[in-house]
Amino acid sequence: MDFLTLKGICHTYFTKSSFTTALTDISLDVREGEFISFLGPSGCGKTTLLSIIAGLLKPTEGSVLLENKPVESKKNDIGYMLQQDYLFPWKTIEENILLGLKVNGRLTADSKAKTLHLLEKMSLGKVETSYPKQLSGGMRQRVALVRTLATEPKLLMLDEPFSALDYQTKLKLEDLVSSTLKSFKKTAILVTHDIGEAVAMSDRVFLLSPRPGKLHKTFFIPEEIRSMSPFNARSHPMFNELFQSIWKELESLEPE
Ligand SMILES: Nc1ncnc2c1ncn2[C@@H]1O[C@H](COP(=O)(O)OP(=O)(O)OP(=O)(O)O)[C@@H](O)[C@H]1O
Repeated sequence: MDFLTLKGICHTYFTKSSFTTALTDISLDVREGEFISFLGPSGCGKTTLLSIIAGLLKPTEGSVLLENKPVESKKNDIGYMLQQDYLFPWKTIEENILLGLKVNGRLTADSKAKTLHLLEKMSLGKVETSYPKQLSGGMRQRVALVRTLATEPKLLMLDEPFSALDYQTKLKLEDLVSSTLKSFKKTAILVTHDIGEAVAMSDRVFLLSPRPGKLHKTFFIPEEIRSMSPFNARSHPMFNELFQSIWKELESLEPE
């Protein structure tokens, strides 16, 4: 059984005087535990697609099923890691995470212990009483991931989660996120502009065509790369081959 199924997704935004067709005819299946990425030219509909998959936006046509149920009824099973961490500055790290659980209706007697355990796992063992402004950008993104994982989501949506970070922090965080998601066997969907990030982290990379976005090409990442950490994968010869193929394909999609 497929974990996530997209069937014939089309989406058009209507305004009073005009309309924009953002996506046409997107169908795909995702296995449980799989990590997929969407790459594509700017404006091809990646964010629109992510919102539809998350059940936040109703597509003009088509449907999204998560564990065979309409995704609109499973919104609480979906977690997010975004470019911005959206931590409340007046709350401590621990309070931010517990608030996430409360909003999700998942606050229990052992939430605090679980939160501290997750912070420890993310090498954030000593920051629970700190405030967000006392942390670096990379640490705040790790807190954002803990806040999401604490709600035990079945599906994780990663919308350019590393794009605001410096390069070194980004590479470190890619490794940490990848190993953490593997250890929790989480299914994840990444939207990124970074070809290397998509190849290093994913099982499959979907390339979308320019607007209206449709599936242009799927790249299957070989086991040799998938079994390595994203950082180490970058030095594998197959990584370079894939990077070049995707780059050429993307170039061919861009207008002259
Ligand atoms: N709320 C909206 N109303 C009208 N048009 C919209 C709306 N949101 C997005 N669009 C249009 O739909 C198209 C797809 O937008 P979307 O943000 O999904 O693309 P994207 O691939 O995520 O872009 P980028 O790579 O630049 O982040 C764009 O042409 C955008 O202008």
